Amino acid sequence: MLPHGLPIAQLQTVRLDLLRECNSNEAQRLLEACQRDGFFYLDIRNVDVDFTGVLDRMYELCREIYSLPLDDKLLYDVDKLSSLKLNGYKPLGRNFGGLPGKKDGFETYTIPKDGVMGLDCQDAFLRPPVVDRFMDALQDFARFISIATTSTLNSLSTSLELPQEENFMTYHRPSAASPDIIRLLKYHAQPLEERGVLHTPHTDLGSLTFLFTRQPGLQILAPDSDQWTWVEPKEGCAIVNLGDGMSLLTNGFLRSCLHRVGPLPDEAMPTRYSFAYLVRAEDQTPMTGLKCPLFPPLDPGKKVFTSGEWLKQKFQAVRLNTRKENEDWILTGNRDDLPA
Ligand SMILES: O=C(O)CCC(=O)C(=O)O
Ligand SMILES: [Fe+2]
Repeated sequence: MLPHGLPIAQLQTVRLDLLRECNSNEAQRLLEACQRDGFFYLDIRNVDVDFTGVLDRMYELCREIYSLPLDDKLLYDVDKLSSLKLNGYKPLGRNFGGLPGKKDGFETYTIPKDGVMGLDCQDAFLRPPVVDRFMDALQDFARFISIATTSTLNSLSTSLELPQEENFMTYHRPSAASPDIIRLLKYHAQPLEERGVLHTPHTDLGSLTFLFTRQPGLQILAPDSDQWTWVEPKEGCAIVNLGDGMSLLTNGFLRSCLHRVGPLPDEAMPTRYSFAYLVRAEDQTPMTGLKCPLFPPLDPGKKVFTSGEWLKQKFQAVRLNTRKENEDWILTGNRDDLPA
């Protein structure tokens, strides 16, 4: 529980079971959350698949991976294994962040969906033996998120009356190869006197992020707000946010939302684990507004990137050593007036 007196993000809770039944009130609340906040809780209880055991296994996997010796993890360095950073380990401090030296304060381990699900001949992806021991859980996790993604994107496509032949699902087909990833995170503890934001404020680059954590620390800056608010973890719910992908596919009608992770006021940052499934559009998707009279027109001079190109750009801006000055808009989706 977050301590009393902190500003808490007032997010909608959307029920997955009702979305799957095409309940119109639930669909409407989802649409509003995506237009206003770019963040919502997805209540994943009451669906016919029991998901709690899978989440417990995923938390176990996080702990086991991060307890490997550093040299073992570095054998799978993400910057060496894959140009799109779809597989492998990022050590502490390699990204731009809010700690001394402009460094980040977290490790990540990324696992590719195509590898886990055996798509695009990726099943032999390089990985430490511990990943194999959890392969069943990873597959169940990916399958469950695919159900949640399909329900969410179908519901939004219907609410926005997108044409059947080109809606959000056209570019997020459940059994197609895609740059989706599962990302395990470990934030490192900091002493009270060295408080700082471990994670630079950013919007996610893909379409939807399904985040799981049992510990506080996540803050959001809602699109029309100038105050950071804290996101309270809720048992039985995924914290879902829209990335730049959904904003680009709707010319900004749906919002991606800035977020970051840091210590609670007056407290030292504890070790914190989270994991997320990042849904991204298939590589060749043109990242521009789909056909919908509600979406604002696109500035005709604006270059349209494919999803693959967009991923590459954002990664360069994240890394401390490839980041160029004045590239913060890529991280923050154009907001440069960030409050402390
Ligand atoms: O750990 C968290 O709460 C947030 C993680 C996050 O923002 C990300 O992985 O993009
Ligand atoms: Fe994020």
